[in-house]
Amino acid sequence: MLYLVRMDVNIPHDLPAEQAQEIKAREKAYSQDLQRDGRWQHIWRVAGEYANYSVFDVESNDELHGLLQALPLFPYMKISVTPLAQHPSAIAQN
Ligand SMILES: O=C(O)C[C@H]1C=CC(=O)O1
Repeated sequence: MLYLVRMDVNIPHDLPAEQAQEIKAREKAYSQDLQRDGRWQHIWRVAGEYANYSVFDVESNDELHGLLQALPLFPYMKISVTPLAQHPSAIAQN
């Protein structure tokens, strides 16, 4: 199942810079592991915003929720999820 996910990141200004860097490093490693195993298929920066659009390919709502909840930046994110279905005019099937 495919999901379009938007993540808006809002790290509090009073979080020590060193701690923020450590969380971002863990986030990057976690994200890249999921990209390598194919479940995090795309990640795009929203131009001009500390936000991304991502596409996940997972088995269920519960699997997606588990992956998102485990993001190191999860406590500092607003996340919106859009389930994707096949478009009848698409020439490529996913
Ligand atoms: O920078 C972001 O958009 C937030 C987050 C999502 C993956 C990652 O490495 O960082």
